[in-house]
Formats: sequence, structure tokens, C-alpha cells
Amino acid sequence: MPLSPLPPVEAAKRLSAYAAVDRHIALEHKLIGIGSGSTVPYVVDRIVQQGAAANAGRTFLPTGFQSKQLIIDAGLNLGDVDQYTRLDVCIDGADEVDSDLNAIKGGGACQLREKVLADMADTWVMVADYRKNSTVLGTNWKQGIPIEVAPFAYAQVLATLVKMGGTPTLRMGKAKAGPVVSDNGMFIIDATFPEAQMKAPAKLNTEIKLITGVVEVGLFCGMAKAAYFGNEDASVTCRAVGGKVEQIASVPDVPPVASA
Ligand SMILES: O=C[C@H](O)[C@H](O)[C@H](O)COP(=O)(O)O
Repeated sequence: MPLSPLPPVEAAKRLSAYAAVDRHIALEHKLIGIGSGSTVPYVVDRIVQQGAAANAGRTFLPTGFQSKQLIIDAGLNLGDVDQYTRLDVCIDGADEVDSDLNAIKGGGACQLREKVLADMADTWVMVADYRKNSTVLGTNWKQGIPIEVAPFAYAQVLATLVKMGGTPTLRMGKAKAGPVVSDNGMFIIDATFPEAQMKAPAKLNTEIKLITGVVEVGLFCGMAKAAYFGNEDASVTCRAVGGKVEQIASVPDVPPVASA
């Protein structure tokens, strides 16, 4: 059955997710990390399409409340990060990816758990629509680097980020008075930096991480094996570690490893 029609951005998210699952989640993969955001439901969707037999012996670890619910709602086996020290593969979304596969993540305040699972995974892959495909971080994603901080320390961290050249703001709730509180009970600061600093994201990641009170930084540097971007013309751009870029013309309606 052909894929159901979706608005362009949603269709692009679905294409990236389906392509990444088809390439990176094989029948022998038993421990799988599920990231966060609005692209990841399509990852779970494609995994379910691989069939009940393929998924019977698998365990799925979530990066937060949202992905935990996705795993449960899909009828997949839920695992806890306490039970494992490695994953076969983890697929996650991204807010922006640069030409070296460095990424900004944490638009949904999930970067701490996402980075823990990325560290655990033998293969960590990102999925996103064409708007996230960039060359320098901060070009498309203007709201800044998400930084998770201990609530007690937030004012001091804001001041330190300003001294470092950043423009930080405390992320406020949309349907809640006061700041956003992460799944870990922390606050989130979003900080923009001048392009010169954004061009060296690994250095910036280390500098921010060293601020007392910072729990995790939404810069993911040197972690990804590949990033998949769904395009408006129904193709998928795959950028792999080492700089190889591949255009995937189309994504099949059913996953190649589908089982009964
Ligand atoms: O905290 C949220 C995560 O880092 C998401 O993976 C990221 O914000 C991308 O989300 P989306 O797929 O909705 O663009």
C-alpha cells in the first residue's frame, strides 16, 4: 500500500525516519534506543512495520517521557537504562546538523537522556526534515543551544554564559507559569553564540559543560554515524561520518526486513 499523503514537512520527517530504520535496524539488533521529538514517532512506526516476530526479542530504551509512551503505545518491549550499558543502535531527531554531523539537540528539553543513550549506542543516527540540514550550527536553528541546568544554579549559569559571549534566556513554559522543567527536574537555558564560536561546536560544548551547575549541553559532536534528511521531492539525503553524501531516490512502502 502506498504511503498516506502528509503535509510536506511531515512527509519529509517520515521519509528520513523510514530510511534510517531500513538502513540501521536489522533483524539481529535487539537493544534499540528511541529518541525524542516529532520525527521519532515515524521511527517507531517503521520498526512496528518490521513485524511482530522481528520485535519479539527486542528491547527498546526511551530518551524521555514522550518516547517511553511511544514504545508502550506501539506494544514494544520497554527497557530501562539501568539495565544496560550498551545499545546496538539508537535513532534520534535533531534541531540542526552541520556539515561534520555535529548537532544541536534539546528543542524538546531531552538532551541529557538523549546524550546518555547516544554514548551507549554502537550506532547513533539522526533523522530530520530538510530544514535541519545545515553547514554551520545556528544558521537555521535560531533559538540557541539548549543547556540543562540545576535550578539552584540557573542565575549564575546565565551570567557565566554572557561572559563567554553568549545570549542566554531561561526557557519558559507555554501552558505553565514559570520555567520549563525537564524530565530530570532541571531548568533549560537556550543560549545563542556568535558564528565564530558556533563553528567550533566541540570546543563550545566543553566550555559550557564545565560551568558549575550545567548538567548537559545540547551540542552532540562527533557522535553520529549518519544523518538522514527527508526532502520535499520525496528523496532522502544521507550524510555519513567521513563526509560521504548519498541521495536516496525513494523509500520503499514496506521495510526490506519485514517479518511475519
Ligand atoms: O529535546 C528534543 C530532541 O533533541 C529532539 O530530538 C529535537 O528537538 C528534534 O525534534 P523534532 O524531530 O521535533 O524536530
